[in-house]
Amino acid sequence: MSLKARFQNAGSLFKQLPGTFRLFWQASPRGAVVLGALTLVAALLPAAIAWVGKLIVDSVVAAAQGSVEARSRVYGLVGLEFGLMLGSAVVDRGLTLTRELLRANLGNLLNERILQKALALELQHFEDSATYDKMQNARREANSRPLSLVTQAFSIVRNTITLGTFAALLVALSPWSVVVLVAASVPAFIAEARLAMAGFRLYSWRAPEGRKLNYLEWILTRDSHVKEVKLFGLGPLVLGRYRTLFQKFFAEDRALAFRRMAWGLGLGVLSLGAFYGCYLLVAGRAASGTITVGDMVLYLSVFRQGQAAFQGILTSVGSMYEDALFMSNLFAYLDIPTGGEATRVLPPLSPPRGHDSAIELRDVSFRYPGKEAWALKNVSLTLKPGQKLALVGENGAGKSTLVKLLLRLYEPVDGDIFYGGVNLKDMDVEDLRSRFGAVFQDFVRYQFNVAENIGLGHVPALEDRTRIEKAAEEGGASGVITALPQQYDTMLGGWFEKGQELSAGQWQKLAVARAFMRDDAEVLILDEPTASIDAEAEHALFERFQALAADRIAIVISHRFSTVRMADQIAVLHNGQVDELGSHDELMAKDGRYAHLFRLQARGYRD
Ligand SMILES: Nc1ncnc2c1ncn2[C@@H]1O[C@H](COP(=O)(O)OP(=O)(O)OP(=O)(O)O)[C@@H](O)[C@H]1O
Repeated sequence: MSLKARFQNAGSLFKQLPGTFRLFWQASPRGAVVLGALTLVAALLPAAIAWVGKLIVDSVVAAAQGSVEARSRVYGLVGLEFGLMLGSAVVDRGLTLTRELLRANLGNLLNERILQKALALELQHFEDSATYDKMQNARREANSRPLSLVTQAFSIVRNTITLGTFAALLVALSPWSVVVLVAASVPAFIAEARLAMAGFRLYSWRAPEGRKLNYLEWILTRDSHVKEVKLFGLGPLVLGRYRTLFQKFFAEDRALAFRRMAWGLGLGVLSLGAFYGCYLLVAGRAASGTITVGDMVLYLSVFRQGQAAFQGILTSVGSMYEDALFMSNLFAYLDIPTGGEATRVLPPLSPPRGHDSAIELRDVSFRYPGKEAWALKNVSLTLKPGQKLALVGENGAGKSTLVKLLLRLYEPVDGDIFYGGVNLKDMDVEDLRSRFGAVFQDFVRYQFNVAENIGLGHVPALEDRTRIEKAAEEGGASGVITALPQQYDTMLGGWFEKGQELSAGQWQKLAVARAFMRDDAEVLILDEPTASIDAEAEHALFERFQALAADRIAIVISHRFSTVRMADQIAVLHNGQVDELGSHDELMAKDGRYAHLFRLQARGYRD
């Protein structure tokens, strides 16, 4: 991005205000009204207090000169000022309380929107790093940034009103001093706004490097990384990179802080000079009796507080840049279009359930969004009801991609997939997915108890212990479970207290059992389900699998040929294309890629 574009980008960030205020209003209309009303009162009080202060001084001077009436007025006025100060303290507390309550409301509303959006996103969004970053950033600061933006905006309004009332008081006293003081403040305002913008640009420029810093920190503090960090001695290297980045950040921050200091000092001297010039004028007029001593005191207090209000506005402008950057990221995330899973026809078509349905891929090609290379190219395959298909091929051949297309986690770029004669695009995705049972290569280790780890495969049966035990039996997990201290009630994983850690193979057995929870599934998909399971367990699993999946379609991805050979049909994928297709015997007879790979592995076992 060019400098100019960045500048415009930063300027346009203030466009986030209306959207933020809308959210704020939705979070709590009553809170918004209370905050607005309290802000208005808080904005008007300082001028009233300063004015009463002036009246007190004038009355004291008059009383000292012998006026009895003035003496009694002094008491009344001091009482009034006390009342106003009390009011001011109450309003300030009220503002803090309202903000605290709004923080909870607004944070909650936003977190829920962020999570709802996450549910609506498709797999491609999660696999796209830019979108993923947006979501993580949105989550990280949802509790603080929006409220801060609103608070700063209110604070600018409050300080501007206060300044306006002060100016009105001063105009009556000396119109020229108002002009001089405003003129002396303008350079400070411009300089601060520019420096805040520079700070903001620095912040947004280095956002990617900031993420790198977080990542380095993450490597050194995660349980999942500690073995490699220790074995490869990565500590000094990672820490060194962390330090270098940090020092770069620090150098930039320091330079900006010095610039801020120099400008602040220079312009501060200018406005101080203007102030004392006007002070001289006002003091001279008070000495000559043109204005009262109370007027002079009013001038002093209004000006000092006016400076604080002005400084408050500058600070708010600075932090609003950062808050608005966050909001633009949040709105961009919430606006990601997610219509990809909608059906083409209404009502969606649905092949009869509980019926064996054939699956057909017709000339399917696919490449990942933003990628040049084809992950699948002109793939045609037919799976008859009850058939077992094994997908084999080297890493990156396209096996998992094919499964993603079947589950409509992605759409083919060319060609079509049919389920029971219906184009997948015309089916409701939830209907489609509910017909599949699957164990993915990167299955999830839920940090819940054993029963839940299995029951999650079919949420309506989460409490059905008999069905869970049956699934555990079918998935080959019951042996593992019996050995656990509280069997099905054992908490798993290392995240929470009393969690029991399992071996990779034991976790995998639970994942298989989870897939078996869907006993009405019409298709079973096992994406390398045996990678961590020992040979004996694998054999047992497949025998059970053959029996259980007898009348269903099953798709198995495996690198173990002892497993693969059991399938009715084997598809050898190579560079996204079906290189060979047939039964084990047919492919062995063909003596091509499959036969070569099979013999290679068999020799490995024999040696
Ligand atoms: N999310 C993704 N975004 C972009 N490209 C991807 C993505 N996932 C996979 N690919 C690419 O698509 C191709 C096919 O990958 P796929 O995961 O289907 O291979 P696979 O046959 O399952 O491999 P493995 O045996 O290693 O699991 C690879 O070239 C890979 O780099």
